[in-house]
Amino acid sequence: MFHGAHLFVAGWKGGEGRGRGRGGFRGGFHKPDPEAGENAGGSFSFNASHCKSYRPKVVYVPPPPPEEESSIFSHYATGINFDKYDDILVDVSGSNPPKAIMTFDEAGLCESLRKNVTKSGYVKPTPVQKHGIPIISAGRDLMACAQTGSGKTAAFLLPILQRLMADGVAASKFSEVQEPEAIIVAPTRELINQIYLEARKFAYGTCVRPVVVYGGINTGYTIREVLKGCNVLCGTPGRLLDIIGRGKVGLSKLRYLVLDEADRMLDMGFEPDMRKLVGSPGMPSKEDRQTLMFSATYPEDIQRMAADFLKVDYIFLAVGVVGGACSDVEQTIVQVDQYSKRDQLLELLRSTGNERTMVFVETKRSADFIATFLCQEKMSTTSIHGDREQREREKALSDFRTGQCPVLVATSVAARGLDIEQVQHVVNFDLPSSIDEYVHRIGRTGRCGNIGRAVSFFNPESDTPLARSLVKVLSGAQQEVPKWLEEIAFSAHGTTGFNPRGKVFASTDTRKGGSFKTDEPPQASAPSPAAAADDEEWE
Ligand SMILES: Nc1ncnc2c1ncn2[C@@H]1O[C@H](COP(=O)(O)OP(=O)(O)OP(=O)(O)O)[C@@H](O)[C@H]1O
Repeated sequence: MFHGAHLFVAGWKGGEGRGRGRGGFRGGFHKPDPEAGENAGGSFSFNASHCKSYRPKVVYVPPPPPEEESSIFSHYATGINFDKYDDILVDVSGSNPPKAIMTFDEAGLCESLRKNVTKSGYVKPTPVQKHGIPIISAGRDLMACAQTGSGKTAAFLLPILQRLMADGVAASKFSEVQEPEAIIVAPTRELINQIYLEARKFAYGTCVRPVVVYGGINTGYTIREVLKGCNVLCGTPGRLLDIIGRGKVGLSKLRYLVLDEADRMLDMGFEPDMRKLVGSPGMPSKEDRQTLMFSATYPEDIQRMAADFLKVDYIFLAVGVVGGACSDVEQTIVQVDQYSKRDQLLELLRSTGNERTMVFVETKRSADFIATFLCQEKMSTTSIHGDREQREREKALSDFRTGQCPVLVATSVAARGLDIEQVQHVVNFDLPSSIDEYVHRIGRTGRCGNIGRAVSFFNPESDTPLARSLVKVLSGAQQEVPKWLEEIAFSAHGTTGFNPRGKVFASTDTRKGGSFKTDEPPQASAPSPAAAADDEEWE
C-alpha cells in the first residue's frame, strides 16, 4: 500500500521557486507569510530573492521526540567490517595537529557524557572520531572528510558537548533571547532532525539543551521550543536565519559553528545563506569562534572557498580518499535503456524480498510515478521528496524506518546523511549527474561496518558524462568495473590521460598546492538543473 494520501497533488506549496534555484524572479503574486519564515527582519523589501509565491500558513507541529531511555539510546549493531576502519589511511595536515586518541577513555569525557556514549553502544572510536575529537578539543578549526556512515556526527558532537558540560553551561528558560554556544547547520530537514536527536541523546541527563529548527513546521512552535532554553541550536539555513532575524537567538555566546555536509552547505545554492549567517549581527568573527566542517566529499573549488570560513591554521583531516565511496557497499552497474528501467526495478525488488531498499530518482514527479507504480505492483512503498508536506515526509521516513514500507522512493533530498537501520540496498533508478551525489546516495547502506549493496541503472543516452568518474569510484572502492562501462568511459573522453585503475582522487589538503591529482575534469559543485528542482525548501 502506498502510505501517503497525496500522490500527484503532493501538498500545494506554490511553485518551484525553491532550493538552490531560488533568487530568480518567477513572477506571480507574493504575499509574505511570517509564519512560513518570510520577511524575517520585519520590514519587507521587494526584491527578487523575496519572490516566492503565496503559501498557506504552516501549522504542522511534529510529534515530540521519544522520552523513554530505551528509545533515546536505541541503536543498531556495528557490522563485521567495523574494525577494518582502523586500516584506512589517515591524512592530517596543518600545523601542530594534536595526537589522536585510541579509546573513548582518552577523550577525557565527563561522567554523564561517557555514560551516554556507552549506552549508545559505542565501544571504541572510529578513525574520524579518534582524530577529530582531540583536534576539536584542542580548540582548532577543522575540515574533515571521512566516508559515509563512519561516525562523523559523534566526532563533532562529543567534543562540543564535553566542553559545554565541563564549563557548566546550562539552558535557561528565563530569557527572551536565547544565546546558544553552538550552531549546527545541515542541508535537509530530516538530516538536521537526526543530528538533533543524536545531540539530545548524548546530552541526556545533563543541563545542556539542544533544540532543532527547520522549515515545514509551525514557526510559533519552533520559537517556543527555542525559548525553553537553547545551548546547541541545530537548523536548516533558512529557518535558522529566520529565527536569528526575529531576534529570538543572539550570537554573542557562540563558540562553535558546525557545517555538516559542508561541501553542500557551501555550494552555490547554500553559500549565500552561509555568508549571511556568518555576517549576522553579533556573530563572532572566525578568529573568535571555532568552525568545523564535515563531509564525505569535498570538490576542490569548495575546499578552497571553505577556507574563507576557517582560521588560517585549520586542520585538514582526510580518512581514506576524499570523495571515495564506502568500500562496504557492493556496487553493481547495470546497463539499461530508459524504457526497461521499470521492469528491471520490479525484478530486482522481487528478488530482494523484504529487504529495506532506497530507490533514488532524479525528479519529484518520477518519485511519485515510481512509487505509484510499485504500489500497483503490490510492493509496500512510500516516497520522500521536496513537494511533499513535512508531515508526509516524516511519516514516509518513519514508515520506512519501522519496516512498514520496506521500499522508499526518494529524490536527492534523502541522499545525504540519513542513518537508517537495516537499509540493505540502494537502487539508483536514475543516476545523478554528479559523482559526489552518487557517493552519498550509495552511502545510505553499508554503514558503521555493515555490508550493503547498491545497484545503479546506467542509461548510456543520459549517463555517459558520469562514466569516467564512476569507473574511478568503483575501482577506488575495489569494485568490479564492467568492461562496457570502461569502454564508454574510454570513448567518451578519448585516450589521453585516462587511466581507470589509477589513483581516484588524491586525499590531500588544497593548501598543499592544489594537489588533487586526478585525470578527470574538476568536479562541478554547481547542481544540475534536475537536482536543483529537488532541493530542500529553505525556510
Ligand atoms: N564509535 C562508534 N561505535 C559504534 N557506532 C557508532 C560509532 N560512531 C558512530 N556510530 C554509529 O554509526 C552510524 C553512522 O554514523 P553517522 O551517521 O555519524 O555517520 P556519518 O559519517 O555522519 O555518515 P554520512 O556521511 O552518511 O553523514 C550511526 O548509527 C552512529 O550512531
